[in-house]
Amino acid sequence: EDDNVLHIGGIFPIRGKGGWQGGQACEPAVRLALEDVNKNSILSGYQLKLHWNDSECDPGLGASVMYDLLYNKPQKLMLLAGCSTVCTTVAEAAKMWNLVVLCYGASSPALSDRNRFPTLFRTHPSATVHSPTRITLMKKFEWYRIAILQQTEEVFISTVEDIETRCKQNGIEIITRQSFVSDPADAVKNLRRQDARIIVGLFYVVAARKVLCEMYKQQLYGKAYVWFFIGWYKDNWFEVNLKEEGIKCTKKEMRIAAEGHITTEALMWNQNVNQKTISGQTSEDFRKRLENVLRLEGYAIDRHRYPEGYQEAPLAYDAVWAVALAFNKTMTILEKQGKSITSFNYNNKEIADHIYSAINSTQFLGISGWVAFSSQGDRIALTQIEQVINGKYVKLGYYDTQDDNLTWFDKEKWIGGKVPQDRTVIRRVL
Ligand SMILES: CC1(C)CO[C@@H](CC(=O)O)CN1
Repeated sequence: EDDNVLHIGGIFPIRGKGGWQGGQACEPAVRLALEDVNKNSILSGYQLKLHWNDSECDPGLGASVMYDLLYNKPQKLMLLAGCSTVCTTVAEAAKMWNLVVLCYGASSPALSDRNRFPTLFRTHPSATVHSPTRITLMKKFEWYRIAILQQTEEVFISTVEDIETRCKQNGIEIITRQSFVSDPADAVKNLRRQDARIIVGLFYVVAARKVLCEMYKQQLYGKAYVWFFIGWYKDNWFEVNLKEEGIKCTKKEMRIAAEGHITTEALMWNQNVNQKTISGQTSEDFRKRLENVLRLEGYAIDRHRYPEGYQEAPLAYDAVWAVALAFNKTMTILEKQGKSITSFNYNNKEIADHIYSAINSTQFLGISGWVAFSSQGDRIALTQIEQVINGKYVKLGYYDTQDDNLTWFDKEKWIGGKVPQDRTVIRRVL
């Protein structure tokens, strides 16, 4: 084995359809991080080298990529992976090889389970990171009677369970929970029947367009309603692909239905764009470097044809820095004991435990903001709240779950000129 090189494995979703092909931008971001880590000799004399292959966001293919990486030399010290389904499979198996798995693109709440995934860490926040933000907004506007509309996908099912728990803890009543597989018409009708006014919508973007058109047709929009949508759809999501997806509403109708809705999303780019991060570059510097690399790969960035994973690229970049910092910590500790990290092998639990506890306590300012992990390996992240005002997303504020702090810009606009009520208010005529 070539000395002075620490080898890691990587599994990226590049080709294929279905799921998330975010490896398209995340693998180039990892390349930039390796360049920076090795240039800054973070690993005092050692170089970090990545061996990777494409999972297509398919768990079976991801498993075979993992086996290839493990059964072929050189030996790897840990694994990077993306896509919730692939991370579930890889993280569940990797513990048998005493390997830490760091997921840069996995949002499923199911992954926050130390029993099933004892060596999993994520720089990508869990989808449950939205829940405290939504609850905080409901309390701010005194909405204590809400409804939920969700697509029946695992990530949304476990997210709803988290919302239900938090609603109970905060005295917020969920009057109905409607779900649909692909056609939301009946579910939307049931919302109207139950006089739902404040609705949390959990679905992928193709289903979101169907819901929006149903809302228009059944008039579940406008001044009496507040819809919470997920914030990581593209900004103009409600005006595109209408014909291709058989949406029976015009652009104008979709805009009318979309007006005023609120979104929550985890922040993946450090908002202080001129703040120098641990690598010495700002998130703006990183954006420019990444876009140059992506142009060289043939993506038409200037015509806003970004590859999948562009949004999550900082999470992949920061994952490599987390690994490098953790390895550096581990090497320092082992050297004091006259041992070396290169004596790690898949059966050596002792060194694996050092790597685990090093990453567990790693914290730093990355391109994606402050990077730190919870006891379940989850990314601790800020969320951003936006509202569609005159057809465009406007930033309403940020929320920090750690210290329950809401930064609010007082920019919200209500179609009826006042905060919508969470129920029909019967005026008593005296
Ligand atoms: C915000 C999003 C799009 C959520 O899904 C993640 C992929 C996954 O969880 O499989 C990637 N980032």
